[in-house]
Amino acid sequence: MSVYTHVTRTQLDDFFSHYHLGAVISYTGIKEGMVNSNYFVTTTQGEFVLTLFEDMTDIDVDPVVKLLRHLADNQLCVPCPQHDRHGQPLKRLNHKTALLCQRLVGTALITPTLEHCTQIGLQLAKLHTCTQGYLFPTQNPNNLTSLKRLFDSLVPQLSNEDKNLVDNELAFQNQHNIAMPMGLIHADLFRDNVLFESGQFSGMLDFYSACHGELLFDVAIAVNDWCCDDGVINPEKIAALLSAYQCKRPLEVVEQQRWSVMLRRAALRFWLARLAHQNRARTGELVQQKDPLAFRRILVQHQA
Ligand SMILES: Nc1ncnc2c1ncn2[C@@H]1O[C@H](COP(=O)(O)OP(=O)(O)OP(=O)(O)O)[C@@H](O)[C@H]1O
Ligand SMILES: N[C@@H](CCO)C(=O)O
Repeated sequence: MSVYTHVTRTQLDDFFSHYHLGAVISYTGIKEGMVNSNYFVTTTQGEFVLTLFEDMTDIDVDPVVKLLRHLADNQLCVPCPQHDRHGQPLKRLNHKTALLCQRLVGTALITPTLEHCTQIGLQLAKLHTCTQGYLFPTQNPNNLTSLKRLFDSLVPQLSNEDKNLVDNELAFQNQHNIAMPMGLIHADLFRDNVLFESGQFSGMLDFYSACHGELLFDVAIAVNDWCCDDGVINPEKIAALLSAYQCKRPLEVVEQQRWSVMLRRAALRFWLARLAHQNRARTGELVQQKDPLAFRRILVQHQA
């Protein structure tokens, strides 16, 4: 997260008066993340995370709230949405849709080990298996048509070399675009969306990109972030994550055949998305940008 929307102490006191969660003791903006504004809030009854959605409306967030409940019911460590005195999870604050969740223990890792990658493979497989048959209303917005559209919007700022690279990659992706096993995907399982406490997985966060999509795309997104050391792919970590994943959900033959295609697609998606995010740079108190070129380098390694 970042903090784009400022919340005053008075606003927060008023906001919490609509819940049975105690009185606010302190609060602080969270600098991690890029999309929404987030605050840690300590009250007399516990620790919470307040999210103000910068672009999403109640209609967009509501399915995520329901999903979080489903996952919590299935023993996944995810933040539990809190309800106000009338049983409503979503409220308005500073003209934004606002959600309060319980704060989970643990911190995000900067340098994951093989063991951490193993745990991520297992947790991702748990997510995919416990949502089999779960109907999530949003289709994956990052299909090849939207990637092409995004690319077209970025063309003016790309070098000829990068234009060719993306053009060729899109052509490659189109040639290998066949039906794959689908389901609920997190779609953003980066290191900063997972917590570990004393070496053990303690929480999966940020389901705001969740959608119905190709399960293998989700695995590829996670691998590109968890299994690269300073931008260099670590095959041992990939093997650890994949083998743990397959203990719970073995890949189908069609997925095994398309593995490198998906790794490339996931890298392309985040390279382009980070470029677009830079263009839309908003002002705020704590604003985080991530390096688009990191994913260009990952894409080129997967192509080799
Ligand atoms: N329930 C929670 N418990 C503990 N920490 C949390 C919780 N929710 C969020 N955080 C912290 O806030 C950070 C940012 O949250 P999140 O990733 O949801 O924000 P975002 O703006 O949607 O980010 P992104 O750019 O990844 O989409 C996390 O990395 C984590 O450190
Ligand atoms: N996790 C994404 C940002 C949110 O989609 C990235 O690192 O580019």
